[in-house]
Amino acid sequence: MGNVRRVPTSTIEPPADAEAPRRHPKAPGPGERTREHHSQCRGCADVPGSLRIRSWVEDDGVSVRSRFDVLDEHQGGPGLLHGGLLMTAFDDALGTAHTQVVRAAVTARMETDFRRPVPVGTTLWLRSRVDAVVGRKVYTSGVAYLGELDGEVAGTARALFVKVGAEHFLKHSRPEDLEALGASREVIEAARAAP
Ligand SMILES: CCCCCCCCCCCCCC(=O)SCCNC(=O)CCNC(=O)[C@H](O)C(C)(C)COP(=O)(O)OP(=O)(O)OC[C@H]1O[C@@H](n2cnc3c(N)ncnc32)[C@H](O)[C@@H]1OP(=O)(O)O
Repeated sequence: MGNVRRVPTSTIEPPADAEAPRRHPKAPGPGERTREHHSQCRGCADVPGSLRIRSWVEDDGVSVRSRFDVLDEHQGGPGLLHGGLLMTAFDDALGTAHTQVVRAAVTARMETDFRRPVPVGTTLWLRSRVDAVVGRKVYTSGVAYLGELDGEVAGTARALFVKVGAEHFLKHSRPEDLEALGASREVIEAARAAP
């Protein structure tokens, strides 16, 4: 692999002295269903090709529990959940937990441990939380359980999200998708012209 450039990676361990996260005042409260990331999100929106993950806020107002029904279309090995789709489920669930605390952030790094195979027909339950917020960095972690909350552990994950503003999407999303969200062409062009 002589000509493959190694990209350095850094830790996603939250600092020990970081403050406990607090619920964003506009986030849903305990027991409420969380909002989808976006109407076309392949994790949580009700659209073809989505995992249709549904999440609810826990009593602490910060953590979430999520449900993912594993179907035929989610197979990797015969009759078993594809590993990349378990990562997608974690990305969505951890990305929902972060919206309880900050407005918008994107996944910068994620680590997943695959502990047990997940048969098609299983309901996976995930618990996800924000462990710490330090500046723009949002440290999250989660556990996926087979069949019931706190049952047998199928996998665990940790992810670092980095807070972004609207300009992240104004610069990088397709203009037609931004216009569908109500952004004018002038606003999109101004964001793209900015350094
Ligand atoms: C119009 C509005 C629409 C709104 C729609 C809302 C929808 C919401 C959608 C939700 C979707 C759900 C989820 C999805 O699907 S998100 C989709 C998948 N994720 C992405 O596409 C993100 C792509 N990456 C980026 O855009 C940039 O790299 C980001 C923004 C992440 C950082 O680039 P930026 O130039 O901004 O910042 P920075 O480089 O100064 O880094 C800042 C700090 O972070 C640290 N760091 C960075 N990377 C890593 C790493 N890999 N490991 C460890 N640490 C890392 C870095 O060292 C630094 O720390 P420090 O040195 O300060 O201590």
